[in-house]
Amino acid sequence: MTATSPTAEDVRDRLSTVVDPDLGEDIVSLDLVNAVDLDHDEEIIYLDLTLGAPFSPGETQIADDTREALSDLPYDLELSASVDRGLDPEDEILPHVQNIIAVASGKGGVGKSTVAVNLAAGLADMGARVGLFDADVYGPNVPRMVDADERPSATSDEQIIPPEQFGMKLMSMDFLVGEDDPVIWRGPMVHKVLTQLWEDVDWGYLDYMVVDLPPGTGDTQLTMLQSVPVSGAVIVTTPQDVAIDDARKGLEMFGEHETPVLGIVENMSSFHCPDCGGRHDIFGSGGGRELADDVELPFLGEIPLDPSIREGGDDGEPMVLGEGETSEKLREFAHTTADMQGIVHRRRKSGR
Ligand SMILES: Nc1ncnc2c1ncn2[C@@H]1O[C@H](COP(=O)(O)OP(=O)(O)OP(=O)(O)O)[C@@H](O)[C@H]1O
Repeated sequence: MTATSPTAEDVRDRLSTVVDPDLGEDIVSLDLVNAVDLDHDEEIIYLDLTLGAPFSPGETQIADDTREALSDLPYDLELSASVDRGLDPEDEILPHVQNIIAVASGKGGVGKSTVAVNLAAGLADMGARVGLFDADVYGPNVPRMVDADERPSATSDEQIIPPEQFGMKLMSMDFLVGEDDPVIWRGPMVHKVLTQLWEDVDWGYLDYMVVDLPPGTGDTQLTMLQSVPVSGAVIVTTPQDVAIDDARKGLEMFGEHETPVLGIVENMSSFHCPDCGGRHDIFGSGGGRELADDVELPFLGEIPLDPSIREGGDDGEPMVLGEGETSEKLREFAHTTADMQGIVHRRRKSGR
């Protein structure tokens, strides 16, 4: 250490100029600085921040601003991120999965699987390591939506290796039972199979696991909420009143299990007619945003009713990866959702 070597105090002073773009205060006041260590021999600053949503725009900005704020110091920066999830590592089923985002709807057919697939593909496209778990035991359709014809394989120690598509690791009940085999599931069976799928699949390290839940508030949802630490739920609705009412019930279920809800997304918002160029609100409009306002939750976006979404779903290319307005809306939704997951973690740490 020399007279010009920086101190931890110098680092903290500079960090107090870095403002969290979502919480609106600096990261030191928000208590997001977990540790500052200086290695004077190697001239490295080791800095650990409470950032938990990799590749989210908000956290990427915080990391960039942090690098900028420390750039006048003569040491290199080693930046790491960690979130205390309040869980004992021994008790965790999925210790290497950072975020588990459950996509839920109160009502069937509102486009929950479509939203789950596009969210997962959108996060993977941002650069994140992603798993997509189709827990819709009653109607698993994710493999078709992402054109997965490869099946899982098994290792010698009986771990299941999930196939990958569009940079996502996939698991679905459909791989195990086949889309055409009708399976009658009773509650305990659902519990057993789902628990096994969590534990026996070799997911590796994941930034996000997106789970497509079956519609409603039944056994699968309960099993999920009881057995894995869901870090955030996304509620899908259409603008119709009945769908909105059912979305409320879904919200209540998450509330009872103290699961953070990241927000509400409205699917099939309006139809942009390719022939007449007009906009038609087939299922009404604005219901999702009104619900979000009413229950004081973030609104995650509006996804238009667009025939190419169904075609994409049928051909296996998630629309979020394409060009055009609907693809852009889906990307915005994926960004906003990732941001909300980060905000949930940072709020918990900062108490804001
Ligand atoms: N925004 C949209 N525009 C056009 N078609 C859509 C849109 N969203 C979903 N769809 C289509 O509607 C159908 C139902 O969607 P999806 O399977 O995602 O719904 P779900 O809520 O998961 O259904 P389930 O209750 O069966 O699980 C699919 O054919 C899908 O391609």
